[in-house]
Parts: sequence; C-alpha cells; structure tokens
Amino acid sequence: MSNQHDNSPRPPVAGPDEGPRPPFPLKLDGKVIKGFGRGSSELGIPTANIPLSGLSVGGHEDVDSGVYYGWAGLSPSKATHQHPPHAQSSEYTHLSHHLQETLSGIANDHDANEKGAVYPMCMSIGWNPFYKNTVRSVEVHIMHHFETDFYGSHMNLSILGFIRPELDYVSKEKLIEDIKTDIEVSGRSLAREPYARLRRDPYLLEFEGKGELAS
Ligand SMILES: Cc1cc2nc3c(=O)[nH]c(=O)nc-3n(C[C@H](O)[C@H](O)[C@H](O)COP(=O)(O)O)c2cc1C
Ligand SMILES: Nc1ncnc2c1ncn2[C@@H]1O[C@H](COP(=O)(O)OP(=O)(O)O)[C@@H](O)[C@H]1O
Repeated sequence: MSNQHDNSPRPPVAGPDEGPRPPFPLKLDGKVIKGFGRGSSELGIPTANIPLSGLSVGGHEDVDSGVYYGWAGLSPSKATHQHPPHAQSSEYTHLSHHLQETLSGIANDHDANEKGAVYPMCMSIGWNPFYKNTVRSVEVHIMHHFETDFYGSHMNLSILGFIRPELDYVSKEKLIEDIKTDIEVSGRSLAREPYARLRRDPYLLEFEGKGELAS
C-alpha cells in the first residue's frame, strides 16, 4: 500500500485467459451509500460505495486492498430503467471505441429487465492512500453512463480478477490516468469469453431478502 506510482507500462489484461482462478469469483453485495463526494467532482469518475460490511458477508474480510474488475448487478431503479446497458455501445464510460463495441456485443436481453441490470465494473477496495482515508472502503466505477444517481439501490458484485495493489500518487492527474487505464484493462479482461459468460450468473440479479445487509 505504500507503493508509489511509477511510469512503467501496464499489462493490457489481468488474470489468466482461461478464466477466473480461485479465490475468484469473489462475491459481495450491499446497498449503495454516500461516499466522500470526490469521485465525480474531483476525479470525473463516479464511484458507487457499499458498506465494508458487504465484505464480511462472504467471509472476505481478509481480501487484499487493491483494484479489481468484474460484473455488477444493480437492483431496479430509475437509473437502470432509463438506460439498459445494451441500448447503445457509446453508453460505456472511459473506454476506447473498439472495447465499447466488444462489450456491447456480449450484452444481451438478460442484462436489463424488471429484475435489474448487469454492467461491467472496475473497483477499488482499500484506504485510498492518495486521500489518506482512515476507513477502508469499497468503491465501484460502473462502466456505463447513467442520467441519474442510484443511492439506495442494491449492488451484487462478482469480482473476477485482481489488477494491481493500491498506490499513492504524486498528483491527482496521475491517479486519474491510472484509473482510466484500470477501466481499459477491466474492459479488455471482461471481453474474454470465459469472463464474458459470467455476466449471465443468476446471482447478479438476485436481490430478494438482501435488504437486511443494507445498513
Ligand atoms: C478503479 C479505481 C482505482 C483506484 N485506485 C486508487 C489508488 O491506487 N490509490 C488511491 O489512493 N485511490 C484509488 N482509488 C480511489 C479514489 O481515490 C476514490 O475513488 C476517490 O477518492 C473517490 O472517493 P469517493 O467516491 O468516496 O468520494 C481508485 C478508485 C477506482 C474506482
Ligand atoms: N458510472 C457510475 N459508476 C458509479 N456510480 C455512478 C455512476 N454514474 C452515476 N453514479 C452515481 O454517483 C454516485 C457516486 O458519486 P461520487 O461523486 O463518487 O460520490 P460519493 O462518493 O460521495 O458517493 C454513486 O453512488 C451513484 O449513485
């Protein structure tokens, strides 16, 4: 965690091409709560926060801090109804045109319906050393453009791979640059068939009885 960002080139994908290797998929879920309000305003990259208790649900308190990728299921809300993920390839945020096309190619009718919606995501678990947070947080950037926020929605996460440890940065610009690279790496990693297929995991749209995990 005390690692400092350097300028070495980053690998284009993370995790084996054959598919997720244990402990992945890691599953965790929780209600979307308010974070520190920096994601959108300071970084231009909104991140949906879920309580850290979401981690203990699956017995993953010991999960390493760092950046991960996978699929996120969101319970039905105004946000998920307005823009189903397969509506337009350009709805994917911060991704090159080619990757937008690839990811929209693996979207299907199961992705957004009255049960909710499934999206590609890139997330950080940790202390945000750049901001010197004193509590650990779970922050998820969904690679989709939403017209409204979705606080209060339930989010089911299937984490399929680890990208990198948390780093400290000399500037906000360097942090943003690395998060954008994380998003590209996530898109490329998820587009591989063994990972793309897990978008249809029924768990992602199971929300019944999960309200008690919300606080
Ligand atoms: C993909 C991704 C990677 C991140 N990597 C780091 C990191 O290496 N170091 C760090 O201090 N914060 C990292 N962050 C966390 C940001 O600092 C955090 O999202 C920002 O503080 C917004 O927080 P807020 O939504 O609680 O306001 C990352 C966030 C995301 C989404
Ligand atoms: N693509 C997206 N990914 C994640 N959250 C998003 C996205 N688009 C809109 N949001 C909304 O923005 C909120 C996060 O905004 P942010 O500025 O990071 O504030 P805070 O950290 O205070 O919650 C999320 O909780 C969600 O409701």
